[in-house]
Amino acid sequence: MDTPIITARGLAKTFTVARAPVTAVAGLDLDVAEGELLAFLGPNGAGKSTTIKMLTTLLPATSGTARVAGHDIAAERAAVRRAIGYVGQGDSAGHNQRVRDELLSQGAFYGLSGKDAARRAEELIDSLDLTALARRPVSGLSGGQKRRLDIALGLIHRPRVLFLDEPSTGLDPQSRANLWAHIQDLRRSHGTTVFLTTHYLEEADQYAERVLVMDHGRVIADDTADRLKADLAGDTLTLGFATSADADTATPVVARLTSRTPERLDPRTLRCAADSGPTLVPELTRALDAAAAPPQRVSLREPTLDDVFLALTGRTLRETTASAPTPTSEPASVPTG
Ligand SMILES: Nc1ncnc2c1ncn2[C@@H]1O[C@H](COP(=O)(O)OP(=O)(O)OP(=O)(O)O)[C@@H](O)[C@H]1O
Repeated sequence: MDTPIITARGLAKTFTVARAPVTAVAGLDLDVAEGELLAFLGPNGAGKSTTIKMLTTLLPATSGTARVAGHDIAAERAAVRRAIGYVGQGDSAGHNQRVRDELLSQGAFYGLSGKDAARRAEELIDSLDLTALARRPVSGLSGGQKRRLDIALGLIHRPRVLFLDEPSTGLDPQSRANLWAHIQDLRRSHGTTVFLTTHYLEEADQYAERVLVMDHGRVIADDTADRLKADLAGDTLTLGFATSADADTATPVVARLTSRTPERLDPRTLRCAADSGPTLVPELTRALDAAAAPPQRVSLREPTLDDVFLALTGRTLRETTASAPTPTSEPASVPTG
């Protein structure tokens, strides 16, 4: 990798809650290449927001170091802030200014000329669907509308690195699509690096070049979505039979060819994980025909990032975000890098 735009070594944060230490981030080593879009996934409380807050200089690290766009996050906070855009989870836009004026003020804050700020504000108003709201006071916007404005504010100065902490939460599908079109455009035209946390796994799958999974303050997987899915989840094979006797006959055949014990979904249906599903299916069908237990139905489902998450943490991301996590188990040990 050329000189990374973000590097972190042993970056850690411990909070003290009721005099007891709470380790939010337990020593992060990270290199992010310029222009990369990296998705940071993990259950509630995994340490994602704390990592972003340290990298954006909003929170001091307890130990470790990091550089963003060539600047040290502790010694050169102002330079880091000029190089980055940050859109946090809360509504940062809460002033009494009108939407367009809020964007112009933010542009001025980042040193844009009046003309450049106005042009940029119009672009963002248009692409984030804020046109009808441009003259409205910020204080009267709905949660989703404020979210779109927050994102526009984070983008006004065309930052080299954009940190987005759950940017699409609260947006309707149309605004999500607009937001992603804008982010992709920004990357194409300016090579912007994007560091994203999201609970929408489809977004990570579709847009991220690299996926990091964090749990209990540690990175437990770091790879492309495709490789994580191939290495950790595999395909799911479901076979339907005419009779339960056929399913009985088929069970050892399926076990032999997949090297796994199939699960009995109902008396006539077997399901199991399968590596290289597309090559396995013809071979399995021939073997089942030869055993006089031909399947009536064969389906192969490709893995999703949620399957990866389940393999890594023992929970689906939907389960972990539905309620606060109870850290009962040690994180799975998966090599990262
Ligand atoms: N200001 C704080 N004071 C005390 N503890 C904190 C503070 N901020 C975060 N924590 C704790 O640090 C841990 C990591 O929290 P963090 O917000 O970074 O997780 P997260 O992965 O971003 O979760 P979410 O998906 O819910 O946003 C949690 O146990 C949280 O309770």
